[in-house]
Amino acid sequence: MKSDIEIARSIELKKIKQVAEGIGIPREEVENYGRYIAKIPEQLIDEEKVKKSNLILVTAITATKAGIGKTTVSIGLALGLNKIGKNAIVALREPSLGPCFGMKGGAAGGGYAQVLPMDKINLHFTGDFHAITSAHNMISALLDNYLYQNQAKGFGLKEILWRRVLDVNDRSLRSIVVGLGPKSNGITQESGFDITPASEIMAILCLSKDVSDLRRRIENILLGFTYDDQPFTVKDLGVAGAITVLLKDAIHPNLVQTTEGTAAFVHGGPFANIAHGCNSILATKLAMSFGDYVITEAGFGADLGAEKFYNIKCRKSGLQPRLTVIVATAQGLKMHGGVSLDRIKEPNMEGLKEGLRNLDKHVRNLRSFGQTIIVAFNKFASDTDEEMELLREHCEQLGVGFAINNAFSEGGEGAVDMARLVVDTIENNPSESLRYTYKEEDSIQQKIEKVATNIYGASVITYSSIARNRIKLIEKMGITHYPVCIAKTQYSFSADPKIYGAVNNFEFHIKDIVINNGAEMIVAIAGEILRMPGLPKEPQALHIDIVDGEIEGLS
Ligand SMILES: Nc1ncnc2c1ncn2[C@@H]1O[C@H](COP(=O)(O)OP(=O)(O)O)[C@@H](O)[C@H]1O
Ligand SMILES: O=COP(=O)(O)O
Ligand SMILES: [Mg+2]
Repeated sequence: MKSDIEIARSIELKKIKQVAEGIGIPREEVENYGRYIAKIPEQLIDEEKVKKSNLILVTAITATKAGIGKTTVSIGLALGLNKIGKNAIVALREPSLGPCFGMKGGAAGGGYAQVLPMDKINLHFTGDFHAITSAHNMISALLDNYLYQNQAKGFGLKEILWRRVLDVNDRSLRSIVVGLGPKSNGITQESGFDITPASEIMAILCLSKDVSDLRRRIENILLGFTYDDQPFTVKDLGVAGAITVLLKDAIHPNLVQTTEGTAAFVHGGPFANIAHGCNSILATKLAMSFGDYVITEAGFGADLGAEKFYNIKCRKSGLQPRLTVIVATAQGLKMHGGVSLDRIKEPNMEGLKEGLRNLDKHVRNLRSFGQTIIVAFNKFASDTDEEMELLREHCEQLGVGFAINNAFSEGGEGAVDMARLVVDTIENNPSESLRYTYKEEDSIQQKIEKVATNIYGASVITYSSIARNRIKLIEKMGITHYPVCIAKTQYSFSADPKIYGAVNNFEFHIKDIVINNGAEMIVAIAGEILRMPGLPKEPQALHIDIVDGEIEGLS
């Protein structure tokens, strides 16, 4: 089979204005970024149409290092729905250069279910990540300058909470010292970098309702505390307007196309292990203003992306998914059934059966949100009919829908059965109104504990002294009504990335708390999760090249 980029290059693209017109967006509203990419103004959102549109969340069983295929299945489902005559639009997150050149590769789907032009989308796209990185680090520079210029007046911060970001996996930047050398180099202090998908600016862009909401949130970003324990914010720096200017184009959602020329909105890119893992509310609502069916995905497994999609994104936007699709693969289930990673491509019915516990736990969790569920079996070439039949029978016993997704190798044709099941299920048995895991008025500990016990299966929640002190500051700031965003490994229900399967009754330790006062959410750091990933032994970068002017190796 051809590589992702060979398939992408073999497809003749429609001009993006044609794609826009095809879903009812007037040509004059389309702001071209080249022939095949555009930004669409969020002012075109029509809340009445949003209410009528069918929103479908695509999530997955607990992740494998290669990914389960959520983005690919999301695109495939959109292709399948269009194939059966429905007006379906997919709404995805933007890829990060970190994993693209690191472990996982790109995030534009795969095979015959991709968003295109995949090279531009995976690389610099419309510059949103660069704008977010610049906005974040401009705040860092303006804060350091403010402290440097006012130190003579005796002003300083007891604690600086604001770090820097870069859209690169680089363990060497996690903990650094700035201001080394002569005094003119600024105040010497510790700092560090997180990866751009973990930036609070990213979360703000994805949760903002419009530019004025964006500016308001930027103003509220908490940078640190003064010596008399007062919060020090971007508003105190007086630069919220300047930072908003840096983001004035990035706030507009991006429109591209799929491998079959249908519309796709790709906007915002928080990871779901270290951030809230959902594409922007604006892009989702734009898609829902022009599509009768909108398929969106939330990162990693349902314990991460889906939980945050419901408890944060939907709660804050009023969105109500009509259906949740959970993607499973034979390889992923065998991994969770204890089969060693080098053997998960081989037939192993016992291992598959054992791994069903992971799927069952996610299904139970999704039902706790009131979701109607379809299991999408993302078919890989190495899968056997016997494995598929076992999963089909198991889903019948669970009382959930089952469909095979073959869009990776067949495009929309390979997702027609799944599309028909989705349409039928939404018509006859749509999800109930969302039931959230916790109430806004719960305390921060109650929120963390409800997610950790009800979704992850923890029995004991412990907190470091730093985390306890941060919670006290949150209570003092009067922001305990914010939702929680738990940063946790994507490889396990627990905080231990080595415990696959469906572990229960474990201790769940909160090491730190990050107050996102602009994004209006509380990030609880569990276990040893790092918000600046490192590069693997064999980074994808080793396989990426340019030969005779053509990019190779992007996946
Ligand atoms: N059915 C499939 N067969 C082969 N490769 C696949 C299949 N589905 C996904 N992939 C590949 O697996 C990787 C992860 O897919 P992706 O959709 O990004 O997963 P996720 O969104 O869950 O991380 C991509 O390189 C993609 O091309
Ligand atoms: O945040 C993670 O997203 P994927 O699961 O799509 O890689
Ligand atoms: Mg994905």
